[in-house]
Amino acid sequence: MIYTVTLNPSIDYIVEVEDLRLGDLNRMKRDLKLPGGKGINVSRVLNQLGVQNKAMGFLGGFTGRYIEDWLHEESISSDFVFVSDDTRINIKLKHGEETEINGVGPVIHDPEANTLLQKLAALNAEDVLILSGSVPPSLGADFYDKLIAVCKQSGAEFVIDTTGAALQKALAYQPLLVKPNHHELAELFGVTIDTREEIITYGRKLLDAGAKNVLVSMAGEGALFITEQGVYHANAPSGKVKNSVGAGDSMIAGFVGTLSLTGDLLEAFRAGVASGSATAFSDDLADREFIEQLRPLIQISEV
Ligand SMILES: Nc1ncnc2c1ncn2[C@@H]1O[C@H](COP(=O)(O)OP(=O)(O)O)[C@@H](O)[C@H]1O
Ligand SMILES: O=P(O)(O)OC[C@H]1O[C@](O)(COP(=O)(O)O)[C@@H](O)[C@@H]1O
Repeated sequence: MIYTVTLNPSIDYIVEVEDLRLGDLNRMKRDLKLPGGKGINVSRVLNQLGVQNKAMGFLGGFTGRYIEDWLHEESISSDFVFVSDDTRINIKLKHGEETEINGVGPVIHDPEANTLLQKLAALNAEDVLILSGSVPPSLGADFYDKLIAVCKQSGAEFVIDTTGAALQKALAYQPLLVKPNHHELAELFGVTIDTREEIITYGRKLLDAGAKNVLVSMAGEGALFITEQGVYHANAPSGKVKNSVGAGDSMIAGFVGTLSLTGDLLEAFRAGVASGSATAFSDDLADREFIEQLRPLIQISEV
């Protein structure tokens, strides 16, 4: 079974304005509220792909209930710890460009944090745990270390999609997959990255540090897949970008879901890119039909 953990879910409030004027009254052209947070997005796309999974993490208040109801409507199994503070609302402003303002997240108290750790102690070696997104500051910067320790004890595999020191520290525990985008990869090493060769050089360092598979996503430029077996590039199909929020999460869902169904790394890579692009070309996350439509358009070549 695949479990996703979202420590800091959100309602993504997507707001479109014609022309943003700071310091002035702006009227919305369109707005949309979606459940968000990286693991929740992964769960929703896994569900589209017909891959059974359970969404876990922390939810709170009216915003938390909104997300739980949405998942229930989509028949996604969930087991969140409820906290007293409200789940955050992240603003995704579309004004020709995409500007994001993400909230800090609720305060999580120690007993609530321990409840999540206890729930995860029931994992077993057949399971995959997907750890995604930022950590609410009240949990402490080492909370992913605690989750990874519980996961390792159970023999389950884990995937981690986060940034900075938390990602760096996780590598030694041999995650099944890490998926930085090329900006996050550069930030991790404190460098600027301009070429595909440089992405491969730094991506390999993640492999050397312990990751079993490394996906580096490059938005409209597709992605690089760096693994012991070789280095591969996949194109992103062309299309009209509607809302790229969640494209990276969709890629993780496509990859992990397809790997769990087929055991084939390159098919997993192809499905990951198709799922990411299908989300970028949709208002909400990708649906199954669109992912299947894009899948044959993804060409993979060995670099
Ligand atoms: N503009 C785009 N055109 C086509 N595909 C896209 C676009 N933006 C994202 N994607 C797809 O989604 C994947 C992940 O997107 P990316 O923006 O790199 O991740 P993240 O959301 O983590 O920053 C890309 O590898 C690509 O397949
Ligand atoms: O936990 P963080 O880093 O604040 O990110 C949360 C945000 O990331 C998202 O999951 C989207 O992530 P991606 O675009 O990287 O796939 C949003 O739904 C959410 O608002």
